[in-house]
Formats: sequence, C-alpha cells, structure tokens
Amino acid sequence: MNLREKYHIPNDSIITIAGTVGVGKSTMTNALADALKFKTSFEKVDTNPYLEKFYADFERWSFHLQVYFLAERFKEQKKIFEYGGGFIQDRSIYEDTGIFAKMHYENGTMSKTDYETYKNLFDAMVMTPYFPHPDLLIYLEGSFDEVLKRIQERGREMERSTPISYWEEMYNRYENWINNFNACPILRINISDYDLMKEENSVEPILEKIGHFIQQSRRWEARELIK
Ligand SMILES: Nc1ncnc2c1ncn2[C@@H]1O[C@H](COP(=O)(O)OP(=O)(O)O)[C@@H](O)[C@H]1O
Ligand SMILES: Nc1ncnc2c1ncn2[C@H]1C[C@H](O)[C@@H](COP(=O)(O)O)O1
Repeated sequence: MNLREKYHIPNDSIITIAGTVGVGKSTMTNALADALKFKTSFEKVDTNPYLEKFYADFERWSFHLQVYFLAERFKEQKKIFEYGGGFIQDRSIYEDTGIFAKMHYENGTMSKTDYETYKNLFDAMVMTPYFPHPDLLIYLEGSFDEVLKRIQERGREMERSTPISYWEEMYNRYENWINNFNACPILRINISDYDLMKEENSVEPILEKIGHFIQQSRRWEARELIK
C-alpha cells in the first residue's frame, strides 16, 4: 500500500502550502509531492522578470510584479483544474492579494489606482470555474528568528539586502491574515515540529493529519450538498 492510500488521501486532492517567505514552503511541497506521488505547482523565482527590479525599487515595480504573479498563478490554477487535482501547490493565490499587494498599497509603495485595478482583476479571475479552491491549506509557522535565519542561509541576494523590518512586517501580517482566513480548511504546522531535511520519516505524521483533515472536510461538504 502506498502512502497516499495508507493515509486515505484522495488522488484528486489539491493541497496548498502557505506561509511567509523562507518558512519552508518549497521544501514541504517537494516532500509531500514525493510522498504522495502528486504533481507540483511552484512559483518560479529564477525566471521572474520583475522580482529583482521590485526589490531594488518597490514603488516603480510593485504593480508590474503583482500582475505578473497573478497571471502565473492563474495559469497554474488552470493546469491544476485541467489535470483534475492531485497537486501540491507552493503558495496560494490568496497570499498575493491578502499579504503582498495589500502591504505595498498600505505602505504607499503601490498607488490606490493600481491597487484597485489589481483587485478588480484578481476578483474577476478568482470567480471563474478554473479556480478550484484547495481541499486544504497547510499554513507553516515558526519563530521570526528561524524564518530570518532561513532567508539569510538560502542566500537570494535581493532578499538578503532587504531591510529586516520588511520581513518583520510581513511575518506579523501573515499571523493576522491566517487568523482571519476562511476560504478553505486550514492545517497549521509549526516548523519546529518536523525536520524534512534530516528525518525522512517526519513526513508521515503530516500525511496522517492531511488525510484526517481532507476526509473530514469532504464528509462535511457531502452533508452540505444533501441539505
Ligand atoms: N525543515 C527544515 N529545516 C531546516 N532548514 C529548512 C527546512 N525547510 C526548509 N529549510 C531551508 O530554509 C530555506 C527556505 O526554505 P524554502 O522551502 O525555500 O522556503 P519558502 O519556499 O517558504 O520560501 C531553504 O534554504 C531550505 O533549505
Ligand atoms: N505577490 C507577491 N508580491 C511580491 N513578492 C512576492 C509575491 N509572491 C512571492 N513574492 C516574492 C517573495 C520571495 O522573494 C519570492 C518567492 O517567495 P517564497 O516565499 O520564497 O516562495 O517571491
């Protein structure tokens, strides 16, 4: 019996990994996809034509970057829809608007007009049949010091040279965002409770929780449909 069957995880599941920059989303995405034999949907950092420019000048590039991310994520959503699920997704589309665009607008590094244009586009895109909400959003959390250490150690120069206050504000916004998030079921996991780098088996307790959560929420959805 494979791990997907062992933990009763449906093969059409869509699982999204959320959390602040550097917390460990990509690592978790790879580990879960490997264990479940699911496909992955990643944010492409190396080929993003705006990201470095954005870190050098938020005001000039924040709108361009948000539109770019939105287009990329929408293409990924469409792909997930067309395959009929079976995906682990690195970062949710909800974070683009709920964290990044909002933060830059509220800090004055995105204009009101640009923010409204972006929000209109976002709302129009998300309200289409191509947009399957995930079965589960796994929220990775940990101490700010550990997150900062991981950003430093990963070594993307544009992130290392960004002021710590930027990461601190993002960290705090994430806490607030997740406490108010209700678009799909959430599983919160603390990064100090597992170590995917050193202990191969540490993915299994996570799979067990995922299976339990998805079973529960699908039963709930089935009951709602009958009502
Ligand atoms: N469980 C872990 N223990 C130690 N380091 C980790 C762990 N998970 C990820 N990392 C490291 O932290 C850094 C950021 O991880 P990554 O998965 O790229 O985060 P994200 O996708 O959230 O930005 C990487 O250098 C990665 O190797
Ligand atoms: N929507 C976004 N706006 C600004 N910056 C973003 C957005 N989505 C991702 N990013 C940045 C943050 C990091 O520098 C890279 C990749 O994120 P990661 O959390 O490391 O996967 O892109």
